[in-house]
Amino acid sequence: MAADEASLLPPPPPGSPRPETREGFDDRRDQTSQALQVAEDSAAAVPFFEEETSVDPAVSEESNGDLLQDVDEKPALPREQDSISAVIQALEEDSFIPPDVLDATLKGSDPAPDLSFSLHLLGTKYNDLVKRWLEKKSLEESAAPKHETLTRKYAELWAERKRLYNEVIELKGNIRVFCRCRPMNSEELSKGHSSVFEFDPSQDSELQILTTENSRKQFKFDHVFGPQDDQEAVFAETRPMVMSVLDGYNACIFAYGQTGTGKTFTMEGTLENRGVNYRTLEELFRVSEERSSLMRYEFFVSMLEVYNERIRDLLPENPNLPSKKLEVKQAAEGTQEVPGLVEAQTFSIDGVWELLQAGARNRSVGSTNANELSSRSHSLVRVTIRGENLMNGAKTRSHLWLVDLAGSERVGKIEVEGERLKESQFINRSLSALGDVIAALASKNPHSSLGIYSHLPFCNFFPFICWTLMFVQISPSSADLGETLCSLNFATRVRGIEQGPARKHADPSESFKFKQMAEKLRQEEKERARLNDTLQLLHVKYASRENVFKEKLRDLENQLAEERKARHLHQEDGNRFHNKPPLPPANQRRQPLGRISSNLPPPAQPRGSGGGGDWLAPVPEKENLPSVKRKLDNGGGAGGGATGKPPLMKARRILLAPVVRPAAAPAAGQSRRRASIAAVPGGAGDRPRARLSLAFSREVAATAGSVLRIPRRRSVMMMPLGTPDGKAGARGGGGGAAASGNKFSSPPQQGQWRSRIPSMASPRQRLRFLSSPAANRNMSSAGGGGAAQPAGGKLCFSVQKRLVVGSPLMKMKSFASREAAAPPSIIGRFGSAQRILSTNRRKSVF
Ligand SMILES: Nc1ncnc2c1ncn2[C@@H]1O[C@H](COP(=O)(O)OP(=O)(O)OP(=O)(O)O)[C@@H](O)[C@H]1O
Repeated sequence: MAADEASLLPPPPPGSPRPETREGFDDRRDQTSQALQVAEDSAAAVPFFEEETSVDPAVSEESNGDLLQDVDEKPALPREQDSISAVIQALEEDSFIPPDVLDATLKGSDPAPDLSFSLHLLGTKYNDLVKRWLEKKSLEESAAPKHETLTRKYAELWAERKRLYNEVIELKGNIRVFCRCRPMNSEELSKGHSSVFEFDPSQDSELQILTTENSRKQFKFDHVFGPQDDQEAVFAETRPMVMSVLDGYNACIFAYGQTGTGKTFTMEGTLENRGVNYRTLEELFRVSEERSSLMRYEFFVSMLEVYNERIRDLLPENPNLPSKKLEVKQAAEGTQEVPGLVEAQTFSIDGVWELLQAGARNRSVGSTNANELSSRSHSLVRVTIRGENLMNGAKTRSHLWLVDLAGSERVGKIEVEGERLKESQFINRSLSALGDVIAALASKNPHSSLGIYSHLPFCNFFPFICWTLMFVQISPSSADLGETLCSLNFATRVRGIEQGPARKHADPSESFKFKQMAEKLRQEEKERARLNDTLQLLHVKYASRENVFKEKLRDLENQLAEERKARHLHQEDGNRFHNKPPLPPANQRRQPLGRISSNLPPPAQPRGSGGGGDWLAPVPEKENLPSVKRKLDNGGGAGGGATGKPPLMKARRILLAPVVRPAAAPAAGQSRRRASIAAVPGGAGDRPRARLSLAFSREVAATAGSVLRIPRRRSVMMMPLGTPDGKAGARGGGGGAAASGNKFSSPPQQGQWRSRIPSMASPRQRLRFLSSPAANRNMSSAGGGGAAQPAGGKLCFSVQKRLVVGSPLMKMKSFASREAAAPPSIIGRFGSAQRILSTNRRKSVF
C-alpha cells in the first residue's frame, strides 16, 4: 500500500486492536471501504433524504436537539454486542448514533475486531452525514424567505432602473444629432484641397466650418466626432440609447450625408472597424445575457432596401428567386408592418456579421462620378427584440431601425442623366420627405405623416419610435463645402425642431431668467388668490353685518311705531287724567316715553293774561312736529309771556309725572329707556326739595336710525321748583318765569338717590302717596324736621328736559341765536349728549 493511500484511512481509536501484518491491514481497509460504500449507498437510498423539503426548520432543529439530548441521556452500554445492536437499530431507524454507543463497539474482546472497527467508522461517517444534512436543510430553509425578498427587490429595482434610464434618454432629447467628419482622403489631398473643418475636442458639441478664408460658421450638435475619433468612440456615445430598446422602446439610428462622407462606414463599418449595426447587436446580446436570470430575449434581424421608392428584402429565403415587392401596411393594432419581410432569428453575435454582410452584398449599388461605390439606395436593418419577463410573464416587442441613407448630394452637382438622374431625384425627394416627417414628429403630431412617405418606410415607423439618433456625415474637404453646409443646415433644422419647447440645450442664463419670471408669476398668482379669498370673506362679513343692521333698524322702526301708538293712546287717556290716569299694560310700558306719557297730567287751564292755555292741549303728534312748534311758538310764547321769550327749541321728551323711582335695577324685559322725575322731600333747610331722578337707559334714540350710548343709570339731583318760602304753590304760565331763573342756573349735583318712600306698585300710587299728609310728614321728618311742607301737601313743579345730540358748543350757539338772554341749563352730560332744562315749556304736576 502506498503511503499516501494509508494516510487516507481514518486513525484507529485509541485502545483498539490493530493488525500486525500488511495483509491484515489491507483486508481490513477493503472491508472498511466496502462498508462505507454500502453505508453511503443506503443513506442515499433511504427516504430520509427524500423527505428533506417537507421538514420544518424549527422542527428539524428541535429533533436534532432531541437526538443529541437522547444521546446524553442514554446510559452507556457495557457490552459490545449490545452496542452493535444499538448501532444497527439506529441505522435502521435513520436516527443519530450516540457517540458512546459507537465507542462501545470497539471496547472489550470482540471476536471480530475488524468488524467492530468498521462499524465504528461507518457509524461516525453516518453521524457526520446526518449532521451535515441537518445543517444544510436548516440553512436552506432559513435562506428561503431572504431569497424571495431579494428576488422581489431585484425585480423592483430593475423596473425602477428601466424607468429612470428611459427618463434620462427622454431628457436628453428624443431626437439627438451627432456630427461626424471623416478624414481627408488621399485623392483630396493629392488635389490640394484644404480642410474646412475646425473642431476643438474639449468642446465636443461644437464645430466650425471655414466658409471663406476669414469667416467661419459655427454649428452645435449633441456630439461632434472629428476625423480622429474611431468607431469605438462613436459607439460609446450611442450605447446608452440602444439599451432602451431592450426595455421595449422603439428606436432609430440613421446616417445622413453626402456621398462618400462615411455613412456606410459609420453604420456598417469594416471587418476591422465594425460599425454601429454590429456593435449594437453585440451590445444587445451582451446585456440580454446579463439579464438572463430575469428576462428572456429573442432577436430577429431583417434587412431591406428602398431603391427608387421600391422596398426590397435584402435577406430573401432564396436569393436566386426574384425579390418580391414589399409594402408598409398598418397592422390591426395600429402599428406599421411590412408583411412578407424575412426575419432571421439570431441566437448569438457570431452569425450576425455574416448576416449583415450578406444583406450588404444584395444592395443596389452603382457607380457615379462622385463615388464609385456610392450606394443609390437607402439601406435599412431592422432588429426585432422580443422580451419576456421571467418573473411576471410580461412580454415586450420592440424594433431598432439602423438606417444608412443614400447620398444627399444635389442632383446638379453630379453629372448624371437617364437612370442615374432618376435615382437622384427619388433620393432627394425621399430625403426631403424625411425632414418633413421629422418635423411632424417634433410637432407632436407625428401621425399626420403616416402613409404619405411609403417610399421611406422607416418614416412610417417614426410615430412609434421613442427616440431617434441622426448621424450627419460631412467631408472636411474644401471641395465639398457647399454639400457640407447643406448637410449641416439640414441637421441643424432637425435638431432645432426638436429643441423647440424641449428641455435640453436651453441657454443656462436664459433658462434661469425664465425660471425667475415663472417663480415671480407663481408668487403673484398666490398673492392674488389670497387677496381674492380675503375679499370674499369681507363680502360675506359685510353681508352678514348688513343683515344685522337691517334687523336692528327694523326693530327700531317697530319700537318707534309702538311708541307713537302708545303716545297717542296715552294722550287720549290724558284727557281723563283728572280722574285716574290709566297705566298702559305692562307689556306696553317697554318704551320709556310710553311710561312717561302714561302719567301725563290733564291739560292745564290757561292762566294769566299770557293766555298760553292751548299749548298744553293734547298734541296729536309728536311735540317736535312743525305744526306743534308753530303752536308752541304762538301759544307758548304768549303763555310764557311773563318773560316774553320765544321757546328755545322743540322739546323731544317731556316728563310730567313725579315718579318715585325704586333703587332696584329694572328687571329683564323692562324698558330700555326710562326717564323719571321724582319729587321727594329735601334735605336740611326750610326749602322743600324735590329730587328729580333722571334715569336713562343705556341707549337713547337721539334721531331715527342713530343710537347714542350713555351710561346705564344716572341720577341727577335738582332743586325743587317750589317757592323760596317753601310754598310750591300753583303757578301758571307766569310762574314759568320764576322757575326759569336761578332755580336751575347752577349745574345740578350728580349723585345717587335712594328713595325713602315705600315702594309703590305704580306711579299713580306713588303720586297719591306723595300728595297725602302722611307722606308730607314722612318727608318732613326725613328732610331734617325743619323743612317747610309743600302747601296743602301738594307738590307742584315744572320741568322740561331736552336732549341735545351733537357738539354742546354748537347747540349752545344755536340756542344763543334764538335765546341769547337765557341760555339753557345743562343738567346732565353724557358723552356728546346733554340734558338741558329749559323754562319755555312747563307743565304743572300735582
Ligand atoms: N471616419 C472615417 N475614418 C476612416 N475612413 C473613413 C471614415 N469615413 C469614411 N471613410 C472611408 O471613406 C470611404 C467612403 O465611405 P462610405 O462608403 O462609408 O461613404 P458613404 O457616405 O456611405 O457613401 P455612399 O453614400 O456612396 O454610400 C470609405 O472608403 C470609408 O472607409
